Amino acid sequence: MFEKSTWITLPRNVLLGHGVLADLGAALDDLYLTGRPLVVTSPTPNELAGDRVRAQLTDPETAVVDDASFSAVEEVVDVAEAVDPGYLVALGGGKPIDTAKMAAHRLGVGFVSVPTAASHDGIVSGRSSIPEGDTRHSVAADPPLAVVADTELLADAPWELTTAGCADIISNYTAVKDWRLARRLRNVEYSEYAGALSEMTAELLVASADSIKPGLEESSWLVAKALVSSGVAMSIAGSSRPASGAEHLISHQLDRIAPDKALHGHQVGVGSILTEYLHSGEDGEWRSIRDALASIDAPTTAAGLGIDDGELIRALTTAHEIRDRYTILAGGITEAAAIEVATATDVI
Ligand SMILES: NC(=O)C1=CN([C@@H]2O[C@H](COP(=O)(O)OP(=O)(O)OC[C@H]3O[C@@H](n4cnc5c(N)ncnc54)[C@H](O)[C@@H]3O)[C@@H](O)[C@H]2O)C=CC1
Ligand SMILES: O=C(CO)COP(=O)(O)O
Ligand SMILES: [Zn+2]
Repeated sequence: MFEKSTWITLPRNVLLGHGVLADLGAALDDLYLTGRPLVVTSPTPNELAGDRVRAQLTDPETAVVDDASFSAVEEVVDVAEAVDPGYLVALGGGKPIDTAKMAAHRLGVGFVSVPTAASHDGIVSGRSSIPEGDTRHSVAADPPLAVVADTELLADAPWELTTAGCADIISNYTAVKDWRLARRLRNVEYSEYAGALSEMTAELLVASADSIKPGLEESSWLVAKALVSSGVAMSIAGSSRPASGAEHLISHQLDRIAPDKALHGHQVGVGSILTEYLHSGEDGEWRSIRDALASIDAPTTAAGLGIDDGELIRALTTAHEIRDRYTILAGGITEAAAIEVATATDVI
């Protein structure tokens, strides 16, 4: 008897392009949302775009969070208790969007995603990436009801935020390799559609690398489209597997060992060079990944990330401990092996 089934939740409206922030109100009307809006943001995005967002909302309240954490989610829930919001508006980079995503899930309301940086592919995904102690949760939530990604706003953000978004997409190559490996060795559920979409997204982005240059709004357009596509792959999969493998485990560990030194996207990019080498050795695709990163100005070395070689090696040897996700790192690699891979790829 055939018993397979799937439930895919996707945003209803995706507004992407020049000046679409002005259409936020129309996008909300189209969703028939009721009740007060609660804007969840972090300090810089609030300063940059908070007023333009609030001007299109009826009687908005704002919660400013500094981080993506369970306590930040509680802060939002506390504000929500007084406001009783009908929906949330997530404004900013990956951290406030992840916080709002999880808070919306807790509160049982929808949210709308308004990214101020093309720095990560959580803009559309239905997961929140939240650290807790020695571990890092990929928490199931709902994807946004709508996404309003204004390329004018994204292009005004510091260039390194856009290159971080590119690197988060380039890391899909190794994430999908890890996912396939986990299917072969651990019988992990794998989606051909989500895997293919994730890989294709990375390929299309790399093929456009020549057009991804600072000061060009078209760069934000190309990167934001890829971020949406990668987020859809995660929604199809019902997990972050299409976009998060061992390179992400290394990055999550770096967040603990060397906090706030580099952007998420840049860390996963460097992680991807290392894990591609582990997958396929000297003759594999690690040079292509490194060159793709370099071509869009993303770091390719520990020094480029602003972290010490020792910190990088510690992250590489302990990354497998952070989450129960089978990857090329399996039960861990030795310090000697870590030094060899990092040296062979010129990461240290
Ligand atoms: N849930 C998911 O599927 C995913 C979640 N993530 C998570 O997202 C986070 C990384 O995202 P980021 O955006 O790098 O973090 P972030 O939200 O901390 O933003 C990075 C920095 O950029 C600043 N910023 C944002 N927009 C700006 C603008 N227009 N102008 C000037 N500065 C601006 C912020 O104030 C912050 O200092 C990590 O926590 C990561 O785990 C990343 C990918 C996928
Ligand atoms: O960053 C992600 C995809 O780019 C997802 O993060 P997790 O590794 O926490 O699932
Ligand atoms: Zn990521």
